[in-house]
Amino acid sequence: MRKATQLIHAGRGKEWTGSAVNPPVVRASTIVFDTMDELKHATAKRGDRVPYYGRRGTATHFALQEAICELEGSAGCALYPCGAAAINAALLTVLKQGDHLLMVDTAYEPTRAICDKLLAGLGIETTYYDPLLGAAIADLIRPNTKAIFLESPGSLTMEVQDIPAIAAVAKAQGICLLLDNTWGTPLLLDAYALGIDICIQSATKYIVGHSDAMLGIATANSQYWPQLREQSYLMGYCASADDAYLASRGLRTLKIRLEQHQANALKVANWLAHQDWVETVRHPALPGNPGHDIFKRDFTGSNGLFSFVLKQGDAKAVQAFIEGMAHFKMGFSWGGFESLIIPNLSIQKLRTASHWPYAGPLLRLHIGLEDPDDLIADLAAAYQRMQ
Ligand SMILES: Cc1ncc(COP(=O)(O)O)c(CNNC(=O)CNC(=O)c2ccccc2[N+](=O)[O-])c1O
Repeated sequence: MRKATQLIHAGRGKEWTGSAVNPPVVRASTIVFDTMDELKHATAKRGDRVPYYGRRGTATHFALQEAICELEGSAGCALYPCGAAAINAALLTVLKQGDHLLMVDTAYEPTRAICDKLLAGLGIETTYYDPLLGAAIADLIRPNTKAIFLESPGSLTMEVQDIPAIAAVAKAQGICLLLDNTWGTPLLLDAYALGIDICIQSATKYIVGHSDAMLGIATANSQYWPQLREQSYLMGYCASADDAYLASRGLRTLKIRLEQHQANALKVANWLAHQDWVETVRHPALPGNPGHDIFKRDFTGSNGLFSFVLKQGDAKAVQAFIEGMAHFKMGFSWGGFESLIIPNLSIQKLRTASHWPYAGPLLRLHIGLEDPDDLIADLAAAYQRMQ
């Protein structure tokens, strides 16, 4: 079955939906049983597609989990209150005191905080590595290295990583490979085909697609799924049925939304690339983006998130650029229908293992579903405000 059809059918079997088209929103803490056999069966299944207790999920959660596994080809899917929770649950699934983690230098800032504060406090050491390292990552591996974490493309500066090259090194040494695939979603990148063991997504972004729910997803292959499931349960992670429902609903339009985000973003990115006040555009689909050839090899498309760097501009100039925009709002997050802009004037401060070559301010854009010509006009007017 092709992805477009899978997105329409996945997680909508009658066992979840009954006679409706969509799975219902089943909100529950207590699940009640009429017979000892029912109770024993549910206990034995421990919430694996059988209602047992709220924390283990209801038909609403099971429908989404089944859909994600079908789309990714993963062995199991755990749900979390947000993407950051999925990241720390996945890391703590494979890391314990005394272990060593290789973390990509371009990881989302709160991921870095999880490493530097949460993991460090548990006696887990992190080494950051250059996102453009491929097989050479082997030089950073220590006897106690248990996990390599990727985020590709980097959600701020868009470097694309060579997953298969790193996977070959990791597999040879029994090291777990984790990927934050929030940008790719199961639609644009086949994580497990490329050698990933545990795949994490902030469903808050494109999966939900409407900026109205917080939800994290982590899946694993058959080797790591039992551990991920147990770790997630022991940490007490669960998600609301309402948010799980919104994610299932988001899946049905994911393909057409991503296609429109892609088309709009490429038009805006190509326009920016021709402005003399732009130093560079960081968009994986643009030639010259770090890892662009890998993007063409591994991804089936792009979306609305990319960044660009101004040739010049201090904090005051950036403020003039951003304040007064008609369509772009400042906001932490991305993946909804709306266009967003967020500045960062100190990228190098976020890097400890790679060099950021630009002095000008970076502006990350999420290109929404507005008419791209309106968005271009908004950016052109913003530049005029800087003069
Ligand atoms: C690649 C990737 N992976 C995981 C998450 C976390 O997902 P969640 O927001 O559902 O927890 C995200 C969330 N993305 N959010 C943003 O990019 C918005 N910026 C932030 O969240 C941010 C950035 C720097 C410092 C602090 C924050 N913050 O708002 O916590 C992500 O981009």
